[in-house]
Amino acid sequence: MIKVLPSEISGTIKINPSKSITQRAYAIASLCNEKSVILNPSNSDDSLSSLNIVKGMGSIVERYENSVEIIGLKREVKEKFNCNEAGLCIRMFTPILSLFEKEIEITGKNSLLKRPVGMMVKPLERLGVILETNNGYPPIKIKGKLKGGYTEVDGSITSQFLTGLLIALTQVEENSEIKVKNLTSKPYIDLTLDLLEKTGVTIENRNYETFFIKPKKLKPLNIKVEGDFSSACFMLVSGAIGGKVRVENLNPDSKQADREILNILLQSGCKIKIGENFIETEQSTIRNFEIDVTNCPDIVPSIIPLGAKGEKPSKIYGISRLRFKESNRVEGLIEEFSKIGVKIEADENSMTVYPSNIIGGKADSRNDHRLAMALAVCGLVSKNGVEIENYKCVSKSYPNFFEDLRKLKGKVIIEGGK
Ligand SMILES: O=C(O)C1=C[C@@H](OP(=O)(O)O)[C@@H](O)[C@H](O)C1
Ligand SMILES: C=C(OP(=O)(O)O)C(=O)O
Repeated sequence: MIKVLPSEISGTIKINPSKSITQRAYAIASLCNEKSVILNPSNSDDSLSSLNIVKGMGSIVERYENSVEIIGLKREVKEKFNCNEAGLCIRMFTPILSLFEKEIEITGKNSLLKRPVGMMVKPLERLGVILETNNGYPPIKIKGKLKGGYTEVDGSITSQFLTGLLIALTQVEENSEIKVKNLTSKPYIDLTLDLLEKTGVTIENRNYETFFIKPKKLKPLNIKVEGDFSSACFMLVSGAIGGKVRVENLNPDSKQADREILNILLQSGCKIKIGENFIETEQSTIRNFEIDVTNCPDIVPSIIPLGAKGEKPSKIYGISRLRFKESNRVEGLIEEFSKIGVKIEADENSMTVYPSNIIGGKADSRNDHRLAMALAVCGLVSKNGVEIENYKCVSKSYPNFFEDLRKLKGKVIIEGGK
């Protein structure tokens, strides 16, 4: 158990690197037989899970203090892979592992075993791959080998499979065309296309509805991973409601989906300063906001404390998919945040966050990293502090979250610890 006490926060932190960019970089590097160098990679659990898959595919991987080097040799591929709890990892690597002519099992643990993967079956079947799932959930048995051609993808639950398919189809012999219906989380596809572009691959994207891919030998990837906007959201909101915070290592022009936080903060009337490599927020009177999160679902837990401190109710649209993340985030946000005095209501696809008196108390993260971090931010501006059960899950995306909170003078007490 950890407790976050009411605190006036101030200071500067360097935000941790993006796990979305890191995992894509590892996947792409694993398909290139020259040395790729990835600087400032994320050390989150999810990123490490993806690196493990790459090792299992036979790539040579060298880890240094602040970089990872990968030579993707595709020598001996293992038969069993485990993605732990990383959704991107299982949905991105399934099409990539289909490139091998071998029977492979890919699975995960805990929450990942309850996350849908059935949307990959039909589109891969059209491209010569047989997938067997556990009624639409992991484990997945893959019988390759992937070939190019025409296929159709349903993007209404996740964009992550499309990311993997786009990457994998650069490594077959034939040209490919993918028709995509109802694509959600579109900026994440831009991240994929951007990274592929850096290896010399240009994929034609017609309005996120049709993608044309031509096979190509990839050039090695040499990148420095950007700071993570999804992590930064929690700290920027903390500054806006509870003190003054500067978050460094952020690219204000980033293509990351959760850069949307800037619009939400501006809409809410927050004081924001944007520099070349940092963003700063300062305690402000919060109005309210209205936002559609179809393309940036991860932002939702981080903006709950902002809505709760608003003068009027805030509205969040496009939330239906939050039910398929590490926890059912719709249910978790309503039930756990009500325990500390935050009132939230939801219907099938929208949510209202009411101005609330955040008294504090005890709540459970349900092992969802973003719920744990949002509860912590509420603790800072609560009357009595917030005790968070199952707080260690923050390592899924932001392993040093509580250390950073302390650096910002947040009062954090670990039960039985320091
Ligand atoms: O591609 C990615 O890096 C991600 C895409 C999003 O998933 P969906 O496409 O399932 O919305 C997001 O929620 C996830 O945390 C990371
Ligand atoms: C949903 C998330 O990640 P993933 O889907 O990769 O598990 C997340 O980080 O909030």
